[in-house]
Amino acid sequence: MIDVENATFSWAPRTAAAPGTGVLDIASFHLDAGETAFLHGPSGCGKSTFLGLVAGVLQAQGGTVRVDGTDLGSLSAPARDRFRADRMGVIFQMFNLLPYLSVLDNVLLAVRFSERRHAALGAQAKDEALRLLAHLRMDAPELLAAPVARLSVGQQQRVAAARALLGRPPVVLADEPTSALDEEVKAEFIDLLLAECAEAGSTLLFVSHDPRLAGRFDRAVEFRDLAAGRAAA
Ligand SMILES: Nc1ncnc2c1ncn2[C@@H]1O[C@H](COP(=O)(O)OP(=O)(O)OP(=O)(O)O)[C@@H](O)[C@H]1O
Repeated sequence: MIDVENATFSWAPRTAAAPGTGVLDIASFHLDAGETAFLHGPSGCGKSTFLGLVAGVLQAQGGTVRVDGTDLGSLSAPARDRFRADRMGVIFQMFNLLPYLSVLDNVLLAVRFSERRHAALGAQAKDEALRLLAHLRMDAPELLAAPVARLSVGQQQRVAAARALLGRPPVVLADEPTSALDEEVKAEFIDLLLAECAEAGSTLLFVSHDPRLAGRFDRAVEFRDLAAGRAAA
């Protein structure tokens, strides 16, 4: 479902005075359909950049990144955006929520931007969004109607998760989605994420600094082991 071969990416310097140092060189990374992986490594090693390549938000400068059989490098930027909206649920650090829209409307964006998800859910979209939000303790009426700009970071993480899962995309990418959640909500969040992915047969790539979560996934991958010259995952 996710196949990365010899993928390279380097950031342009942020400024001459403070250059970006990130250079990514991934020899090989594969995740099968339905497989779940926990990706970890020290801060700044390139995990978010790698997720950006798999999501098609960034484009590899060399090598290939294939998702669900499609070479993302062969798609234009708008086509990559459509592909992502249709086939991937992403929970990124910046959330990409629309601040002036309510919680419910932000979750429903997933079907608004994807014909595939819209077709999958039809008239059930709102009920399904409410079901996911209820599991994440985000279904109180005053929360549902609140503009997301007024929510805490942890609440915004949960809205982003509900949006990512709506319509059961084949691939779910999560970048430190539990960093702002308390222990109880974190456990419920992981339970929901894994249960939804298992039921939908979704492939899950999950980045976190919390080693206690690693055992919940089919496999744990150390980021530096993906680098060219190291063992393939
Ligand atoms: N927008 C950007 N412009 C320039 N350099 C960047 C940019 N984003 C990240 N980098 C650089 O790329 C490298 C990898 O960053 P990345 O955010 O992928 O690491 P990470 O492993 O996800 O870190 P963390 O665990 O702290 O989130 C770092 O050296 C960082 O400075």
